[in-house]
Amino acid sequence: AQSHVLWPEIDRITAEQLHYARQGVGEGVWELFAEDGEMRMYKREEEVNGLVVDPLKAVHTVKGVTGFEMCHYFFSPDYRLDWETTIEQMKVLEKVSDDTMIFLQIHKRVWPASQRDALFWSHLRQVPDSRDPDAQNIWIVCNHSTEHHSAPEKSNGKYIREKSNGKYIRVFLTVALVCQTMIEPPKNGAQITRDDLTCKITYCSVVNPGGWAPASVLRAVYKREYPKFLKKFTHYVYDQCKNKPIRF
Ligand SMILES: O=S(=O)(CCO)c1ccc(-c2ccc(C3CCCC3)c([C@@H]3C[C@@H]3c3ccccn3)c2)cc1
Repeated sequence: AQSHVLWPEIDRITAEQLHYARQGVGEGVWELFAEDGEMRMYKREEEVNGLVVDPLKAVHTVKGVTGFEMCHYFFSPDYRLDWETTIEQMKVLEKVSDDTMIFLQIHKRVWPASQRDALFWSHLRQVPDSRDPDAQNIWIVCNHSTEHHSAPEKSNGKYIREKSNGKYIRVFLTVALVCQTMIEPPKNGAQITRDDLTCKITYCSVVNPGGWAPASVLRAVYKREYPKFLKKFTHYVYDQCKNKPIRF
């Protein structure tokens, strides 16, 4: 992927998102708005040009899967429709490399807002941990909005296009899923099993709705959809992996 025109941006945004994901939620600005077992979801209330863009940060711990497995199922287009219940269509516009793709997703309409689509590059990468050089166990998937010749977003200068080629308001998003595998080595030197694995997840998301929608509606959608999404996704990955050999 190093040769692709997007590579410098992919490299920069992925590094930025890794740093951002590692920042704690301790500093007062984050508001805890949902808890479910080990999952904690935080948000900041922010508006850009009167549009709600509330940044989200979720932390979660899932036993029995590795960070690679969690990121693999999040990145791969083959499984997305199994766990993403809010998209109507998904298309890979370009396969940049084995670890980088460009997606176009049409999201289900959220009444009374107009229907949205999302066009973004998605990049999967293993991250050497600067603090712990032999921790080869951190993986990240970063999704970030981009342009693409086969899905022009502009017509008459706005972000609205005619229904014929999909009249959707285009959201602008930056998302990062950072997963670290923790291994509790079995006492008796036995082989590692899934019972010895824990995956520590940090999910960060900023979605700009791209066009006006009532703040109250968007905040209700965010509050409802994010916990549902992360819970469904993590349970899906656990179920997909539980009877398969471990992949680090
Ligand atoms: O993590 S991902 O990369 C996984 C790949 O799909 C991703 C997650 C979420 C979105 C997303 C796109 C549109 C919208 C809204 C904006 C106005 C009307 C629709 C939302 C709002 C936040 C709420 C939401 C949260 C989670 C899931 C779906 N809905 C989210 C896109 C990508």
